[in-house]
Amino acid sequence: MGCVFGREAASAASASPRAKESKKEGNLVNSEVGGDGDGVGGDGKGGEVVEAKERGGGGGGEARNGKEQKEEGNRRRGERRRARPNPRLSNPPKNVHGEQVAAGWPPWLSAVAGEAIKGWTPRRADSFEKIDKIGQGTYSNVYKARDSLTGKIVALKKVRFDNLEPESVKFMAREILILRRLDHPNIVKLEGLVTSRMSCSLYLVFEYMEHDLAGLAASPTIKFTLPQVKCYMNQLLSGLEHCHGRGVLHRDIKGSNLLLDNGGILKIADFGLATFYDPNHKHPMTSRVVTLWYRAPELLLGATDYGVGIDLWSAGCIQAELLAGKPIMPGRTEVEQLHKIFKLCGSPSEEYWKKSKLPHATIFKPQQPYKRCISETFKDFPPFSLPLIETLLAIDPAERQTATAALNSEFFTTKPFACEPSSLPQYPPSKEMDAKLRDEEARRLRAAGGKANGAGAKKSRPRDRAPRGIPVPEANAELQANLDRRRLISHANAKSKSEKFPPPHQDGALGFPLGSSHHMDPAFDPPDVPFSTTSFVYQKEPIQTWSGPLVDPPPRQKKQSSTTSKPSAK
Ligand SMILES: Nc1ncnc2c1ncn2[C@@H]1O[C@H](COP(=O)(O)OP(=O)(O)OP(=O)(O)O)[C@@H](O)[C@H]1O
Repeated sequence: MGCVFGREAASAASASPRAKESKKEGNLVNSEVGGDGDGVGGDGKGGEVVEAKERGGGGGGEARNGKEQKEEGNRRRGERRRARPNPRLSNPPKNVHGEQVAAGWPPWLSAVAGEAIKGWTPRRADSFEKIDKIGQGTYSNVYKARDSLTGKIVALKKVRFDNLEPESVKFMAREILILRRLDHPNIVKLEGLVTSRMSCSLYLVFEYMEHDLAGLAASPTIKFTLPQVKCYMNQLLSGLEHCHGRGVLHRDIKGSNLLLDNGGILKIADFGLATFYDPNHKHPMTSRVVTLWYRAPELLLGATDYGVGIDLWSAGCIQAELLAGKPIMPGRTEVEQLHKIFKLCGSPSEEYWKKSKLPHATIFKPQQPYKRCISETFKDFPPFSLPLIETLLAIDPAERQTATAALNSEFFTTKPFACEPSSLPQYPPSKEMDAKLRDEEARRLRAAGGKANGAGAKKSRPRDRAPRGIPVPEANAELQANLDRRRLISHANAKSKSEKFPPPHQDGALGFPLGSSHHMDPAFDPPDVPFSTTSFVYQKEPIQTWSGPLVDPPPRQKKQSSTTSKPSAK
């Protein structure tokens, strides 16, 4: 995989054969940013890293993390001291750093993420014309833009940094490295990077995708057919098969990270939480990953030696969600999430409690075991969907199958078969963000109507409040980590004004702390919504989103740039 822009960096790195690089990447397994030997400017002895740390007042590996991850960071730092750093995983030597800067990379990026940018040349911001803001992540804003050189429409993901704090740069570097390792039709392709020597910001350039699965699923007018569900699941599992085969765990599979183009092609996106792993050389990883509704039980129970099963659990949640018409386990806290899992999938067997030795087992083990009731709950699901859901939602990850086995299951080999992606209907652009905006607007209108009509206004029942596809903010993966990162993010990007980048985004508050209580009360039984109905309250009126120039747009677009933004925290 290379840079589509065709210009290889005039660095020594570019001279290295790609095979050599892949071999090197093969050594990046088990990396967590801030961990040992992550190859993302980790703990190599390169002077650049030291220099960057001194400059940025560098935090430790736990800068992004909450207390739990801090402890993990301490543990791993201890291990790091024992382990001899692998020189092949260090940042490029000083001469390569110099060459990368000469090729147009900013020094702060080359210093910390030399490996991630190796062999590439940055694109200039003024070679893109920003069209619209299309998405907002925890640490990024995503824009639709036109590549002025090719005319192609692309998605620009602007990563927010705090004063170029090395830890947050390393996060982004890991995402880039992983994206460069992957090359599959069902995985979003990183086409290049936009920055410049004097810039303090970085944009990741992706092929543009019109929809995401959460947005489509939340649309009141869209009802998926069985061949369509099979088609999406087939593509999701094929993408996961590729990731897992390349030693990558995604760790945040959910509808809003499954992008769809107008040809019905599904691509896994957002590798911000992904990590390299090697099942033969297990290494502790953080359990604070995956958005709550899609988080596997072993993660909620504190596992740090998990594997591909965590992505397959999320895939099982998505399969059931697509067939049920709404999320199947929308927990609000970790405790509630685990309780929902136990109620549906049964609590772990005695044998599993014993063998797994999960850190939170003692506090979360229910006094009375819960019986598994997937088949009863989803009795109306089409034939052969249940056996696959049963295995993907196995409590014991060892019983969860691989993506390859799932692809060979009867769900896919029996009629009606998955349809061809190209035969799928063409939908108007829909993103999770659009659904959120529709939801917000609907709420605003209801509130306005309520005021106007006084007590006569109809109150929506909780069940009417769009139960699907839109994870509550506090359900976001690595919430504490993301909050920490947000705190780290200042307005350093303002320095890039000369490049006419959009103004730094005003971040809203993200939500509430996760799982303040870790005690599972067996008497606590949160109200569940039956799986038979789907009700949405989204308004269909188009809602204007913020639009402004990345470079000065032609006059017809200047009009749009006066509209105001309506951010929605993810
Ligand atoms: N290639 C793309 N084409 C179109 N839209 C995209 C593309 N990539 C991302 N988006 C939109 O932007 C949103 C945010 O992107 P992404 O999930 O990568 O950001 P993030 O900051 O990593 O988010 P998170 O908070 O989930 O970690 C997505 O949900 C999607 O709607």
